[in-house]
Amino acid sequence: MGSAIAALIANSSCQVVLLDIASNNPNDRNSVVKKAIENIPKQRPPSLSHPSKLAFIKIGNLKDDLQLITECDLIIEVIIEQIDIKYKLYNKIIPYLQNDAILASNTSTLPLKQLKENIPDSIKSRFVITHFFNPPRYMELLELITDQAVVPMVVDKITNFLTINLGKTIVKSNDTPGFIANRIGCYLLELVVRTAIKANLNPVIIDKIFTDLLKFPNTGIFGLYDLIGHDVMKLISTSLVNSLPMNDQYKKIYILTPILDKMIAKNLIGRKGVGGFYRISAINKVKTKEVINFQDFSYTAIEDPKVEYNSINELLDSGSIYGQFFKSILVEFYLYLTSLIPEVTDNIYDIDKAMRLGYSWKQGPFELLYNIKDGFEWLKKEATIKNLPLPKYVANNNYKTIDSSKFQVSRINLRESEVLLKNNSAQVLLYQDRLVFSISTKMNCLNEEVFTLLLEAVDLAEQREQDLYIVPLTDNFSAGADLKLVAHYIKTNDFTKLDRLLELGQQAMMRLKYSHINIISCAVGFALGGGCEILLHSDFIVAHQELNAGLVEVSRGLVPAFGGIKEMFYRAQGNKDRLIKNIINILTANKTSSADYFILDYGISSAQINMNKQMIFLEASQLTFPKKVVKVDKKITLPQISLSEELDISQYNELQILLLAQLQDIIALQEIDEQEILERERKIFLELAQNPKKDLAF
Ligand SMILES: CCCCCCC[C@H](O)CC(=O)SCCNC(=O)CCNC(=O)[C@H](O)C(C)(C)COP(=O)([O-])OP(=O)([O-])OC[C@H]1O[C@@H](n2cnc3c(N)ncnc32)[C@H](O)[C@@H]1OP(=O)([O-])[O-]
Repeated sequence: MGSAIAALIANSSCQVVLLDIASNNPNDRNSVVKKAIENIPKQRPPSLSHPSKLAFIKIGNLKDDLQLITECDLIIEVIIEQIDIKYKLYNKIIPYLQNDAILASNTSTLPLKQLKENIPDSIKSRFVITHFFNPPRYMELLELITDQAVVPMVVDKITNFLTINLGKTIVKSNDTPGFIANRIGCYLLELVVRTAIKANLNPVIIDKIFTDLLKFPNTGIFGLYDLIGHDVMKLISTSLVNSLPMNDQYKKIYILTPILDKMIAKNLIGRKGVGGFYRISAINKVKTKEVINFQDFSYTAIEDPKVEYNSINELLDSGSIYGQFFKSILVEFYLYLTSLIPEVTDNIYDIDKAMRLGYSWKQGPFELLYNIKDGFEWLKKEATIKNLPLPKYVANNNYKTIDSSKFQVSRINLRESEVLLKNNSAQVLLYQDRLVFSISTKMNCLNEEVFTLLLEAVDLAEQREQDLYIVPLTDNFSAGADLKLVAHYIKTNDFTKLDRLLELGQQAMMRLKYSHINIISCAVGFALGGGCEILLHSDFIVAHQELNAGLVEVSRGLVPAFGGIKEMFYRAQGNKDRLIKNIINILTANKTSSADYFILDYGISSAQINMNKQMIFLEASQLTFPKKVVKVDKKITLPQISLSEELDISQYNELQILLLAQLQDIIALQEIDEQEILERERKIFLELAQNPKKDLAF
């Protein structure tokens, strides 16, 4: 993961040095690291937020280029989990460390105590473990392990860098094997996989129950085992088992499972092997997901299994084979989990956070137990029936002090704010003297109430002579117009209401653009369709690097009609190449995969990239903006181009060609004002709505 961590640092526009072993090739001692660099753009999911970020990475080898370490404030070691090899490397690099440089290991299994055994005292005070999760660009969790020797200034410095520059959420763990997330996550994986194989149960049904009833990520348990790789799981679990105390339950559930060993021998190690528990095959040219038969390692196509229970409680009460299996593994899992308190951490909310951010669970394990049966009382009862000893945490009733409101803390915490205006879909808040508009619909979708309150918010901001911040209180800026509403209007032929809504949306966008106060949008997650249009009408955007934004309407059989088309013409400012690029954005429903791409593809000139989405509003509120100069000239000059000559129209579908013709008609006008394009947008939208080119059911 070394090159992927280097890419993450480069994404934040920090200079980074990537050192790898020196190659034996005397003509090119950097060939190993060059290969690593060449592979970065090929990594999936992509490690780089934009190819240009590669320029932030300087390369070298660990024989000739150690001098480069003297330029570094932080050195992260990411090599094989073998203590003697790590020691050798530390001995090599320590002479080159600056006096205040921090040394960190990305080990996932070796304790800090052991890593520090042969390290000079002067380094011990600035040597920590920074445990990134894979893929480092996307996983928000970072486990930080320090000890008494590490001075507070070092902890502050590295915390700031990891949080602000790299956008990580830090969970502090005690120096115990596997720390928090892997100790718990890998335990559950091994427990489920090994017990299920022994009982000859079907992975497909087990995964379906995990995803449907326990709300685990789509991979489920067997799918995640495949994703991590059976070989890697073996390395992690073996290393964990070797470092855990004799009586640790992990050793007991890590039972000999010949089927798993045979799978490794056959290279059935998951996604990077020839198969795993699952594989994707082309059957009659159709991509088909198959599941392994443990008897002969053949594969069978999966038919979507139906889970006949509506909730996990129903399943546990059912007495069925799978009901009994889940009861047994959940009891074992929770007894192990609670036995880790306070050894691993005494903060149960940190455990939940680690599992949500490191393993993508929708709920952490403690929150989950609240939703299974009557939580700890159920666990106690089941353990007693099975005559299993209760960990102190459960036996002493410590769980009774749990505050369930602390399980999921709002991403951008504006809890202390005063509500100034509110309706069912949005609110205007006063937070530390900043005026904030936030949407509260599902996925922050846009509807009449959102626009009505947005207009009122701008009025209020103008009266108070205050800038207005548009801030999502959840993980997404906005998924655009409420498509369910659009589909409803179309289905009921209510085009008058649809047009009214379009007009209201356009009015709100123009109000954002031409109000005399600054509109600052904090863009995180998805900003699609109408969500993107709000960004295009804002004066300044603070954009989280992982922003997914774009005018995606064409992919839904619609066209941008809240000023998206108008802005694409406006922003070209008479420049032919820019106009073509902007038109391609609309036609191809260009959804960008990072803020870097959004800024370039959509020609955004007033933006700042932020790496930590939880801090986005804080960063925005610390910026100062000059008094807005309201533009008066609303005329747009149109460069005379023929779209059919400039673009390869053979690749476009019926909707795209129809839209191209409409856009060409606009270009033919040579000059147009914004209001006129808005009217045309509405007309095109309504024409399409009356004769949709795609099923709008959503
Ligand atoms: C109002 C009339 C005005 C018309 C004027 C339009 C003009 C404008 O220019 C056009 C638009 O904005 S066109 C719009 C352009 N925008 C788009 O085309 C984006 C459409 N959305 C998507 O592509 C995906 O939802 C995401 C990629 C955003 C998230 O994927 P993910 O993370 O896998 O999550 P998930 O599971 O997919 O969704 C979670 C829940 O949210 C729900 N929901 C989501 N978006 C909704 C919407 N717009 N609407 C309603 N609901 C929407 C979704 O149904 C689900 O509900 P459930 O009850 O829990 O099942």
